[in-house]
Amino acid sequence: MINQLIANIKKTGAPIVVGLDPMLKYIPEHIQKKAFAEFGETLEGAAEAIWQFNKEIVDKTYDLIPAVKPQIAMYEQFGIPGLVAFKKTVDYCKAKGLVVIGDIKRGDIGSTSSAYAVGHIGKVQVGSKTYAPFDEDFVTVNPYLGSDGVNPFIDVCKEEKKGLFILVKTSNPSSGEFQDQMIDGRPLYELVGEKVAQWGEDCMGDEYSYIGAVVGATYPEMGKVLRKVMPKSYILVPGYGAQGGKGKDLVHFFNEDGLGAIVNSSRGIIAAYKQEKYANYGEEAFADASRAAVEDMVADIRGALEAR
Ligand SMILES: O=C(O)c1cc(=O)[nH]c(=O)n1[C@@H]1O[C@H](COP(=O)(O)O)[C@@H](O)[C@H]1O
Repeated sequence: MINQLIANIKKTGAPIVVGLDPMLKYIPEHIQKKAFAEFGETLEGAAEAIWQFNKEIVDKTYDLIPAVKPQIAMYEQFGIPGLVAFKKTVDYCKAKGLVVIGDIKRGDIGSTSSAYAVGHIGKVQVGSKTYAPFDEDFVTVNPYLGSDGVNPFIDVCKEEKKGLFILVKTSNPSSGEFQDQMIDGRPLYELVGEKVAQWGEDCMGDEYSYIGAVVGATYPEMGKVLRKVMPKSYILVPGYGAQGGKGKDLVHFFNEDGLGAIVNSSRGIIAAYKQEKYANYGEEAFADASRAAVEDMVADIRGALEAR
């Protein structure tokens, strides 16, 4: 899957991911009204609204982008109907040729991690039959339970040719509370980065490992160090746009080959129509505003890379 991700990035020239994090407050009135007319103000109604919203954004952007990252919490909050909308979104995006990064941030003791891995990127056995329940291409993993929490995900990746993005340094304001703690003179996130590089060594695709890392756009200096610590790991970089990250902050997340990083924006793309900059599109044309926001994001990042 890392090979397909890189092929998609090269084809589109866009090292970005659109984060499909559909909260109801971002969904235009006309979509909500239609869904509620059919299903009532129910969990099913909410799930229908987020599915229709996603579908329109994907239809308007898929030719410009290599990948999407649905954040499962935004679906799970609507219970079982929400999870059905998550799965429909995964399948739809894959059918459009997009790589799907399931943002599930799992990680637990070995047997439980194994079940998460099987459910999201692997196959589950039911009697004589096997099923791929969610079937994303990559998932995000929290490594802070240690190797026995991560290894089951790596095992499934090896079997299924899928991939991981492991949290190393997260974008949120209090990420330093634990992640920046010094251990023998080095910050914890750097030690975790080193471990990601080790895990990735025997999981190589053609150019990069399929064991990647997550490093927030909001910490560019740390990104610069981590790029060197994990030279063969792809870095998923969230925090662009709504959290303040800009193209010029991100150049050091990339290797000299122009590869090695993929930048996520969720609210900045899917709720672009709510920003003053794209207000002229109006609510009805929200997905056209998303397309314009994708074009602007790609131009911003490419411009910064070309200027370095
Ligand atoms: O793993 C992630 O994707 C992630 C890691 C991190 O450090 N920070 C972070 O914001 N994210 C996710 O990236 C998305 C960011 O959304 P926006 O701030 O709306 O672009 C959300 O889905 C977060 O859960």
